[in-house]
Amino acid sequence: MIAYNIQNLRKTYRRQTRPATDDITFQIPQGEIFGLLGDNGAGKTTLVRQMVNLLQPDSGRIMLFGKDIREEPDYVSGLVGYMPQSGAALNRLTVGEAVYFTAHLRGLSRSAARAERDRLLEVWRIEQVKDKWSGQLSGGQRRLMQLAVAMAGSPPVLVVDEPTNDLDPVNKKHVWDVLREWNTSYGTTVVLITHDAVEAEKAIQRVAIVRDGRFIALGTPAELRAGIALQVHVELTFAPGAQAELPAGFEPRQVAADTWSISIDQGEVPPFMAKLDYTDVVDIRLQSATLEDLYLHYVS
Ligand SMILES: Nc1ncnc2c1ncn2[C@@H]1O[C@H](COP(=O)(O)OP(=O)(O)OP(=O)(O)O)[C@@H](O)[C@H]1O
Repeated sequence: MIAYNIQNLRKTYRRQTRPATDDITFQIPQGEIFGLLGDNGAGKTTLVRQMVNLLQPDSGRIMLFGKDIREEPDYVSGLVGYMPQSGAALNRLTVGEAVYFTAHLRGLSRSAARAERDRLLEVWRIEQVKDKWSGQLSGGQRRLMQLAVAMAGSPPVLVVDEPTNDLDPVNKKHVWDVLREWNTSYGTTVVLITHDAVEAEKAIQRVAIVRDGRFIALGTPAELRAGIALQVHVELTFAPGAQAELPAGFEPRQVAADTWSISIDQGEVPPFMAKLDYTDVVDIRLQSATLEDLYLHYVS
């Protein structure tokens, strides 16, 4: 089943000459974690705001589970939990109320909505701010509350705009873990925007790289990697204090006291390994291009 089927989407803001989304066509199957990467101003937020029916395209069509999202005003809000990049809309509610009312509006009975609220505050570890006004939260607590609100009532689709912004490293990791867990346990389709390519790689199944309102690459990280000759990173760790003996003709970078990193073309890996003196080598790590390398390749 296709969750989103998007055809020829175009949007130019008023008084702008360049389109913010420029003839975008793609599909997202149900149950996929789909990532949008791109530089600032590329058009990612414009695209997802159209996908959640908060912004009207100039032309093109957005089908959600086979139905045009413009046909019924409440169609998207019943199926999609949206977390905007920023938003003050919930300021007049407490954290608990925001989650409870959203769950109730998405069809849960009062008692089920109360249970859902308690479950989500626990998932996002924000039980201690349940009775605070959302306008009084720290940036990170606010982000966690917004995630809880987006997930209230377990909508089949989540659209989250920079979910890890404002979060400390522990909570950042927690966000990726929860999104993956939701996707695995409930088959939730997740569409996310992120600048956190290193962490996103662990969760994202397919990615689009956006530039100037267009997709300049679309596929699984493995497919994108196969399309370009990117380098392999070889990391070598030597015994403490040992003299690092590296084959001539390569340009190693020292990344820690006894650790050196070399970036080489894939074809050069076997000759490099053959020439290497292993006497003092205690660890070798090979890593193919990361999502971040791919992103940098495409946008630069
Ligand atoms: N309300 C608006 N009116 C006019 N132009 C806008 C408006 N919102 C966005 N834009 C422009 O549209 C383009 C795309 O913006 P958008 O917010 O979609 O980018 P983005 O990829 O989400 O960027 P970021 O990573 O910085 O959040 C930018 O050039 C931006 O200046």
